[in-house]
Amino acid sequence: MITVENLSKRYGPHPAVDDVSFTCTPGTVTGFLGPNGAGKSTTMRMICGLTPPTSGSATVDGVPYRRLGNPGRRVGVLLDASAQHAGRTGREVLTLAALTMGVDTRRVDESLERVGLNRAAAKRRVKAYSLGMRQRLGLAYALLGDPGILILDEPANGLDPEGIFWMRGLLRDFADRGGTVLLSSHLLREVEAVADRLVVIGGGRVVAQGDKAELLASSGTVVRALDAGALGVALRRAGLSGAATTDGGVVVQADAETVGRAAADAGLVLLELRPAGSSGLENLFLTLTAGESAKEAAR
Ligand SMILES: Nc1ncnc2c1ncn2[C@@H]1O[C@H](COP(=O)(O)OP(=O)(O)OP(=O)(O)O)[C@@H](O)[C@H]1O
Repeated sequence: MITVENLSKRYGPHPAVDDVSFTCTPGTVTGFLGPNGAGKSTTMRMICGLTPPTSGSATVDGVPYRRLGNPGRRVGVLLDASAQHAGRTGREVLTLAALTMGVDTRRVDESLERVGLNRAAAKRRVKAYSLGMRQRLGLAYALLGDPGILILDEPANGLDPEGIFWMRGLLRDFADRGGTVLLSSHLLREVEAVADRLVVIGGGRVVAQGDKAELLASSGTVVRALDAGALGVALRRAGLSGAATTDGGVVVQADAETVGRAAADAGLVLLELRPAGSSGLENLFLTLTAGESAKEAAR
């Protein structure tokens, strides 16, 4: 169980994380979503005791991370795939970690195999690893102590589509066996396939969170009319706000009946009227976080 309560972090006048609260429960994968600079890494670093919060608190199984005895046996952490000593081989990295954690070194080969790093790869120095191989090694490191909780920052970076598919399976299996997973990404599609819950962050604040299925169900209606301009006028007249989709439709934050009535009152011919589903969630994500990436780039 991970509990984050009113966590904030300021760097000078700038809030990097602003009053963030959420929980991650056993048996679930929580997708932590947001554009670049949204505050995902800072939040995860605070959970892992690497960055002191300005205010608020975070606990892992009810205890602040820094007070966990032998934390690697409780929480597997992958925050930076390039953090491993570049001059050591993959096997050396894991063997040292096993000795530090008091884990049987026979688990090293098991962990390497579990993340798909073969014998030849295990003998190579980390500096010769691709980003995808570093992510796999980082995951092996995180899993080595057989923890019940995984905290992973953008673990899919550098993995090819087959690698991403493999990792989803591993995380799903971990959670299905009762584990707790917190997984960050700036790509909705990447976590949508594996997450049970979503926490969406923009500009340091949580802008949406909840059960993935509920967020999907409540993410509006797609409507498309023969006369798109007249539809826009009809929606505005009915007090409904919409966001254009890439294929000429509009996602409206209202149910199908409300949207259909607004169109019927204006005598419009509709070509499409359906629950927005994941395209609605994508629109919600884009709308809620709009401008944050641009602001970050301008900083
Ligand atoms: N040590 C620091 N000093 C000053 N500002 C920082 C520091 N660390 C992070 N920030 C700022 O805090 C904000 C949140 O950054 P953070 O790295 O947590 O975002 P993120 O969502 O993980 O983004 P990314 O996907 O780009 O890593 C950004 O504006 C960033 O510039």
